Amino acid sequence: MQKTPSIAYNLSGWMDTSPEVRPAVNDNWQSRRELAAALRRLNTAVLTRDVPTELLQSVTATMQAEAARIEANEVVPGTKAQAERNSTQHGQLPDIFYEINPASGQSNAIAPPMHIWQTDGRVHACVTPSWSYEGPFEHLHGGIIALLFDQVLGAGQRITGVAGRTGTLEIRFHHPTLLNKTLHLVAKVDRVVGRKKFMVGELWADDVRTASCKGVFISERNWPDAIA
Ligand SMILES: CCCCCCCC/C=C\CCCCCCCC(=O)SCCNC(=O)CCNC(=O)[C@H](O)C(C)(C)COP(=O)(O)OP(=O)(O)OC[C@H]1O[C@@H](n2cnc3c(N)ncnc32)[C@H](O)[C@@H]1OP(=O)(O)O
Repeated sequence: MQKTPSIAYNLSGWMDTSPEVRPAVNDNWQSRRELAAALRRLNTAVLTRDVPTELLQSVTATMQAEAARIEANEVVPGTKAQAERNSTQHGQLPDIFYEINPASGQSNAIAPPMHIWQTDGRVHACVTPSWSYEGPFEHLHGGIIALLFDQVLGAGQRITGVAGRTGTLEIRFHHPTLLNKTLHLVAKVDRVVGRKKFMVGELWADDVRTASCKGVFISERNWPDAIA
């Protein structure tokens, strides 16, 4: 028996076709973007400043109170629940994916955020990871590189017309990747075999290819509508 999704899983329009970040769909999402940017700034500042203990304690008290003010509102957890609300405030599924994904979500403070767009049968992305993403001294954490590749290759699957979950990611780290520098990623479909989409991608810092990735993405057996 086929699953019957209660929401439209058509993600067309999810991905940009230009290097410009699109405007937020409404004031609520614009405000979420601004709050996420402030949270990123705070996190990076705390990690990179010699802060007196009293100031840390004071800011913690303020932030706990602010978190409680947000938590006092109705709970709508995750992309699926938000899309099912189908409200003007939350927007449609593509808008929600765009805003809250942990790699590229403009409104997710965890996201660096990376910007992704599709053109000429390839997916491109740019991102400027801050000190918050440090792994080895002054360089980007390898797990964050894996996150970026998963998202870019995962987004690139939509070129095939159907999405799927990550089965395998194989990353080769060629050179250390500097922080606080605009990085570029590019990905394309290598081949499609049955439900398997074989994707390839590269991470570039200026003219140095610092990492490359091969990924296998597998679409579900009985999905009624192509999720693309
Ligand atoms: C359809 C839903 C899509 C939702 C998302 C759409 C949103 C798109 C929107 C916006 C873009 C956002 C981009 C997001 C990017 C991030 C994506 C992630 O992070 S996903 C989370 C991490 N991944 C998991 O949690 C998977 C966990 N694993 C599984 O669920 C299964 O193991 C799965 C689906 C990977 C395979 O399960 P089976 O039951 O369908 O596979 P079998 O029928 O056994 O095999 C089919 C073929 O695939 C090969 N295969 C199976 N598993 C493989 C694997 N892990 N790696 C490589 N090949 C595998 C097999 O050998 C077989 O090949 P042969 O047909 O015989 O040639």
